[in-house]
Amino acid sequence: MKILNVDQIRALDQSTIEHEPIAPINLMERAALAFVDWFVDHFPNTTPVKLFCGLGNNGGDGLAIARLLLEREFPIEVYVVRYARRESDDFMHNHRRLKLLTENIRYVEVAQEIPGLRHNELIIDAILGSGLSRPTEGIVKNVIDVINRSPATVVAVDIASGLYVDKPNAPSDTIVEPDYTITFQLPKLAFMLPKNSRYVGDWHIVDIQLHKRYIDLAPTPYYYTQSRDARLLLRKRDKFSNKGSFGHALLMVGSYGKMGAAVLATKACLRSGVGLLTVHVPKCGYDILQIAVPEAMCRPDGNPNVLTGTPDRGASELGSPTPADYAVVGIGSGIGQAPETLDMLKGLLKTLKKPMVIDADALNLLSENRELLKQIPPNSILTPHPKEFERLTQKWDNDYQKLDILREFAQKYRVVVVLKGANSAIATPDGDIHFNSTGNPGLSTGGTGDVLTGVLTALLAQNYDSVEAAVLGVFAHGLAGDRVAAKRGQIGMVATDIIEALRWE
Ligand SMILES: NC(=O)C1=CN([C@@H]2O[C@H](COP(=O)(O)OP(=O)(O)OC[C@H]3O[C@@H](n4cnc5c(N)ncnc54)[C@H](O)[C@@H]3O)[C@@H](O)[C@H]2O)[C@@H](O)CC1
Ligand SMILES: [K+]
Repeated sequence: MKILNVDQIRALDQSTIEHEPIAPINLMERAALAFVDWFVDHFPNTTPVKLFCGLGNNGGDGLAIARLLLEREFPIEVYVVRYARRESDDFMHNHRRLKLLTENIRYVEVAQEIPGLRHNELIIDAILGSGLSRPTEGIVKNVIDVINRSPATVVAVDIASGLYVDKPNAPSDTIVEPDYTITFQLPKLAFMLPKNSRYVGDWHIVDIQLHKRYIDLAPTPYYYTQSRDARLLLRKRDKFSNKGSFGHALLMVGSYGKMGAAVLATKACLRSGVGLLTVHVPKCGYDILQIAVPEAMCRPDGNPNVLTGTPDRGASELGSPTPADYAVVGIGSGIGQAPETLDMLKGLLKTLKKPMVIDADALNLLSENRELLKQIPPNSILTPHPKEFERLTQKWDNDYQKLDILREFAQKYRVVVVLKGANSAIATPDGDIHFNSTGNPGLSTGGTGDVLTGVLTALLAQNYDSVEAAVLGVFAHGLAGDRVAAKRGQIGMVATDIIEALRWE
């Protein structure tokens, strides 16, 4: 699903009006109805509602919503925040219609006119929407402060008042902090960014049938991966396939004391459809890996504790191929940062041409030796968490700048970067960014990153293109986390649960 910028959202509105065609006031009615459909599904009509609206079209939506909720017998009070002298045409139209139903419309121009808010009430925020053009001030700011201090449940129409759709707010800005945001048609870029989470709450999209062709043709670097997008990427297995059809992957993982990371990556790789898997571990990890994961072949390193890349003598007599002979190499989970391991990484980067998966300590080694970055095989997938990415690049002032740094890095080195976190952001060598929709805070626990490395390595081995592998793998990994959360909750979740919950059909 695409994420459009604020100018495109406005143009999409116009395009719908012209091409459907539909009168603007009827489009507003459709938006209000979609909001109300969601609302009545979630709250009983015995709940007292206080609705705050502004004077533009977000306020117009609010007035239409108020009328529709009155018709559904919600006890509702409407407060028009009169911050200016001019109302939009559709606001005026809905104002006249609402007045026919109720006299209960109040105007708030000064702080004394702001009503008290109680915990058992619902607040609907329709003060400002995507038309926000400057920080909130005066009476708007006063009302927002009261809403944010109140214990009531807050539902924002389209976007929280005071939050920009696609550009950074100043830390001093006053913005509604809703429990829910019900947004029209498309997700907004602001919703994807970690620092905005309190200005978004639990958000849902409602379909208001805006012009599909406009959306299809609109250029954008931003995408949001939902279940149907992921399903389109997933390939079915051919009836006549064999284990050779799904690639032979090599994982280079583990060190003394960190063999758990190696086992997790290995198991996840096997649970993600790889044909064959060889795991290169330091000699101390040989028994551990062979016992923990009998499905994997094991190539012990000559070094007892860390990876050097040189197979143990016995293993080399097996005639094992070199890393370049495998369909893909996944490296990083639990490898530590020993000088020998750095030398191994340098050697790999010199010889490997196919995309690799690079994670954890392999990324930390790269950030200590940035001159190696340009040697990463094109279309490799890097999976840093924000701290690792900061070490690879620089500090950022806000989440929008972080996205710019992310995009520039992926383009410069021609790699796919999975920046992990809520709504993991996947940057492609072409400059696109795909935000993931699955996952939950239960995933913030040791080992889940190793699981992702295994998943991505398996997908590359099966010949998925790197962007597809990253988008699909991150989605499936998060979805597995959501399954675990539904079954046993977020807090008790461990990485092994994620592996067990992976599903590919
Ligand atoms: N664009 C679309 O696709 C649709 C938009 N609709 C609604 O229309 C909204 C956008 O409406 P508008 O463009 O009228 O904009 P708003 O209702 O967000 O804002 C109204 C006006 O307030 C002024 N303003 C901006 N920042 C302000 C501030 N900080 N303090 C005081 N005044 C400020 C601006 O002049 C702006 O035009 C959407 O959020 C949505 O609720 C829906 O009705 C249907 C579809
Ligand atoms: K709003």
